[in-house]
Amino acid sequence: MPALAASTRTRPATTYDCILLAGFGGPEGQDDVIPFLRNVTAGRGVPDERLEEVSHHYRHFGGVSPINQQNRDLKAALEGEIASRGLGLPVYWGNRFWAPYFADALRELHADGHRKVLVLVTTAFSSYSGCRAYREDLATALDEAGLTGELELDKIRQYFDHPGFVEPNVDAVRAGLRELEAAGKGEAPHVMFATHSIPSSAADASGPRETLPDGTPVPAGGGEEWHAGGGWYAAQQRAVSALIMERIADEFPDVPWSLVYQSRSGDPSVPWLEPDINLAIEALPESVTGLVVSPVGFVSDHMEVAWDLDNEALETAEGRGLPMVRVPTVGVDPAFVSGLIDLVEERHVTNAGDVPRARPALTEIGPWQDVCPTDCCLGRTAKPTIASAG
Ligand SMILES: CC1=C(CCC(=O)O)c2cc3nc(cc4[nH]c(cc5[nH]c(cc1n2)c(C)c5CCC(=O)O)c(CCC(=O)O)c4C)C(CCC(=O)O)=C3C
Ligand SMILES: [Fe+2]
Repeated sequence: MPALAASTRTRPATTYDCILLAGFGGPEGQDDVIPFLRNVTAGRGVPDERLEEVSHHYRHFGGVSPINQQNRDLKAALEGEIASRGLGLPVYWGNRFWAPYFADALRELHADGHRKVLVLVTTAFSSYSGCRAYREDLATALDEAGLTGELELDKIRQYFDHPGFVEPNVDAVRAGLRELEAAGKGEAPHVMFATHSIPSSAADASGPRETLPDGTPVPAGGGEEWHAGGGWYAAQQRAVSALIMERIADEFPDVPWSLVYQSRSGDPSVPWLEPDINLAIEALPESVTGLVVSPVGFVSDHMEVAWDLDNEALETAEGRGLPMVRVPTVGVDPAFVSGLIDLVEERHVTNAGDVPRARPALTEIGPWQDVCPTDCCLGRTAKPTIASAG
C-alpha cells in the first residue's frame, strides 16, 4: 500500500468487519434453569446433586441469571464507544450455553454480509474454561451453522493486565477500603481477590506449554515465580492482585491480601485450586477488623458473584462478626469498555500490516499472546478451535 494512503487515513484500516461479543449465557426464567445447567455440564459427569444445588442459586433469583442483561448492557456500551470513535463495526452477541447461542450469532452476522469477525470474550484470564472452551465452542458453532470456511474468526488477547481491566478494579478496591474506613472498620483491613476455582490439572495446563507469548520457550520445570503453582491461570491472577495492591499503596500501604478461590464443583477427591474463600475467611486472624472482597476473576456481577459471594461468603463473614464489603466487577465501567475497543483497534492495525499500536500491559507476564499455540489450555481431548496457531 502506498505510504500516502496510510498517512492520510484518519482511522486504521478495517481488518475486521464486525465484533462478536462471546458470553457464557444464563437462564432467564424458572423453566430455563435445568436445560441451561444440562448445557453447561453436558458430557462432564457433574452429579445430579450438584445440578440440584446450583439450581437453587438460580431459583432464588426467579430462575434469572443477571448475566444476559449484563452482556446486553456491555454490547450497548461497546456500540456507543465504537460509534464515538467512528469505527463503524457492528457488534453481535452470542453465548456458549444459552440463547442467543454462538451458532445463532454466526448465522446472523453472516446473513448480514460479514466475513471477518473479531471475537471479544467476557473473560480476562487464561484457562480451558476462560479461553480455549470458547474457541472450541465457536469452532463447533461454525460447523453447526454450516459456515466453516465461510467466516474468519480471530479473538482479542486475554486482557487480565490491560489498563482497561486493571484500573476499574483498582478504583473498586480503593473504594471498598474507604467504605470500611468510613464505617469505622478500617483499622486492620484484609483484601481478598476471588476467582473461579478450576481443577488443579486444568490450572497446570493453562496457557502455553511450550512457547511464551513473546516466542521464547517455556522454562523447563516451572521454576519461575509466574509459573509456580496453578500454571498461567493462577500466575496471571497473582500478578494482577499484587498490582492492584501496589496501586492503592499510596493511600492504603501494607494491607494484607490473599488470592482465594470460589465456586468449586466436581468430585471432592479431585484437587481444585485452593483455598476456598469461605475457609479463607474463617482462617483470618481475629485481629482483622474488616474484609474487602474483589471478584477479580470475573467481568460482571453475575450469579457466581451474586450467590457465592453476596450470599455464601457474606454469611461466612457475618458468622464470625467480620464486616465484609464486596466490591463490583468491571461491568460496563467506561474505562473497561474503552479498553476493550482499544484492544480491537490494536488488532485492527496489527493485522493490517500497518504500524503496530502500543500493546499496553501492566504486569511482566503480558501483553498476552494474540494467537494461542495449539497446546494452549489443552483439555482432555484436542478439539478443533478457532483463533489458534496452525
Ligand atoms: C474459570 C471459570 C469461569 C470464569 C471464566 C468465564 O467467565 O467463562 C466460569 C464462569 C462462569 N461459570 C458459570 C456457571 C457455571 N459454571 C459451572 C461449572 C464450572 N465452571 C468452571 C470454571 C469457570 N466458570 C468449571 C471448571 C466448572 C466445572 C464443570 C465444568 O468443567 O464445566 C456450572 C455447572 C454447575 C457447577 O458445577 O457449579 C455453572 C452453572 C457462569 C454463569 C453465571 C451466571 O449464570 O450468572 C460463569 C460466568
Ligand atoms: Fe463456571
